[in-house]
Amino acid sequence: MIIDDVVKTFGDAEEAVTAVDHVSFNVKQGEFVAVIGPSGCGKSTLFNIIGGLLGEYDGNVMIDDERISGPHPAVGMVFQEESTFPWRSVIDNVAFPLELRGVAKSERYDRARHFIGLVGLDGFEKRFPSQLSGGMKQRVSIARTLVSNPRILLMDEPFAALDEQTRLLLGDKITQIQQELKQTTLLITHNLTEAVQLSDRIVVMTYRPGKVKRIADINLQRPRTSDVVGSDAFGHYVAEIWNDLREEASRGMQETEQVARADRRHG
Ligand SMILES: Nc1ncnc2c1ncn2[C@@H]1O[C@H](COP(=O)(O)OP(=O)(O)OP(=O)(O)O)[C@@H](O)[C@H]1O
Repeated sequence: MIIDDVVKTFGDAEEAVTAVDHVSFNVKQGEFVAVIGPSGCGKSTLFNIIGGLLGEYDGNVMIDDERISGPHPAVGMVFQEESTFPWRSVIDNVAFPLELRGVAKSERYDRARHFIGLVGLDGFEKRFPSQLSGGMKQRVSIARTLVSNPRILLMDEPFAALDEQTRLLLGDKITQIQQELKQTTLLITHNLTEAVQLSDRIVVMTYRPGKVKRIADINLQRPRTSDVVGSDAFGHYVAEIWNDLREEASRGMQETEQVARADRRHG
């Protein structure tokens, strides 16, 4: 996947906001890359462009030599909020994309069971989302994306609503699944430890307009588990990336405070 000089501006003339500003990087086959940056740096905009949900942009996002301007069949997406269907059981949630494609019930259930096992929800097939925790519901969403066998997985803050322990453990699951399925993965996050725990490389973005500030290689051994968070090397990477990020996050915070002050002045 190649992201080449991508620019996205919203609005016209004086009102225009450049959300993504000449962003270029690539994600190699089977690689896990995280994009990290402060709130407002254009992460979700970039995610939506790559996922084909925002068709109008400048530059090129290329997958299999094809310029992306709509959803691509090789791409699966996982969103911030879990998006289970409350009226469907776990197995019917996960099998849903296969049902849409007209796959026979026994086959779609077999495939759904495989992915339910992969995300660690064996035994919960007949439960309904209301009977599951937030982390379990997010795992159902992930299994439902994986059931279509996407070669490329895009995830936008998939663990944002979860507590730190669940985050770390789900991170382990994601690492195991990626090792098994070898998808190319792009994770959008503002969580430093999550980015370092999971990635081969991290793209650090600047605050508005969102440019690439740095691309950092994470040379932590694989296979990797959440135990890695206790290592010196892990701490070193987190400190190094925070150093880059701090400047951008502070800029974002200052700008927000200025806007709030101006709003108060104007009543
Ligand atoms: N549809 C839109 N119309 C106008 N401006 C937009 C639109 N979508 C995003 N923006 C602006 O583009 C900038 C980047 O937004 P985006 O949501 O991509 O950032 P982000 O890094 O994902 O932020 P967060 O982490 O808070 O979700 C912001 O200034 C936002 O206000």
